[in-house]
Amino acid sequence: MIRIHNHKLTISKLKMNYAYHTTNLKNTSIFRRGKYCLPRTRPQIRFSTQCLEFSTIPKEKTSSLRSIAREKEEEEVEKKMEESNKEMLMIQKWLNQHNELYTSATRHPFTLSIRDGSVDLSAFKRWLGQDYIFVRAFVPFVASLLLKAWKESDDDSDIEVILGGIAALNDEVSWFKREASKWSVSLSSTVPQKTNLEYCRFLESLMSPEVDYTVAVTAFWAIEAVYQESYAHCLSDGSKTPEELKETCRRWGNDGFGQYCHTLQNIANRRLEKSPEAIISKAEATVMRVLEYEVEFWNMSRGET
Ligand SMILES: Cc1ncc(CN)c(N)n1
Repeated sequence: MIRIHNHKLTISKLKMNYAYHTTNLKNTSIFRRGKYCLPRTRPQIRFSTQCLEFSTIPKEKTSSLRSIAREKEEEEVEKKMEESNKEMLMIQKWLNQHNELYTSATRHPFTLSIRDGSVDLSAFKRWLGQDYIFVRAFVPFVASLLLKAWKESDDDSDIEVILGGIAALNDEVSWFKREASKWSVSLSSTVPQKTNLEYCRFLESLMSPEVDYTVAVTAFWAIEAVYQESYAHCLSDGSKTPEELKETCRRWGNDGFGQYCHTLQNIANRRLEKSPEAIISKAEATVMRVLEYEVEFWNMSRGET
């Protein structure tokens, strides 16, 4: 005996009913499965207390039913993704949405060539000279961010984090000078290239008091995060980074710098969560622009622009 929705049925009763309806079953998939097999999924069996009735669906209809089921399944997956998206923090959401651009910046052929040891040393020297110029323009940007944090932040600890960033940049400037002398790169005679000038001009635009603290701190996170991800990758398992370039990679790829970037990301996410849609959109567009500039900066280092 089988029990379907509390209706007790004997197998023989089902067989009888089935046999009775076989003439109407010729065009259905159940017919092909054998005379006495019980219907599985395709035929619908309606049971009522009064009568027991097989209702079959013509074969051509099963495929449209299948596509309806598939659509429903897809809708449910989409709904679940939307729900988990709502829980996801803003930056993670953007990184998922713009993964291709983010990967172009953090897995660029320039840093990949450092990782696999094939790097052209003249490209590395070009990068060194140009990045020194960039970092000098980066300092006033971070100083302007400190001012914004002091005026606008809802959390006092932001100021300490940014101040720590400025202190690290002070070390970085000294490091560039030492490294440049090690590689015989003359910093005083290095001329900023067009791409670098444009990126520095972009930084300058972000220093304006018109630019919201949330937008600026999110840009700051993105700028630091690209270097952290790129150089950490040059040190991760399987890398063949030449010994003489490892110190450069450690400068941004070390765990402490990773933790610092994570803190910046938390600040940015906290601010974004409380921001109106207009600010969120501006911050997103700014991050995309930063990623594009970072890609162009690596391209320039390879001598492509
Ligand atoms: C171009 C660029 N982007 C980011 C960083 C990391 N401060 C840097 N030094 N230079």
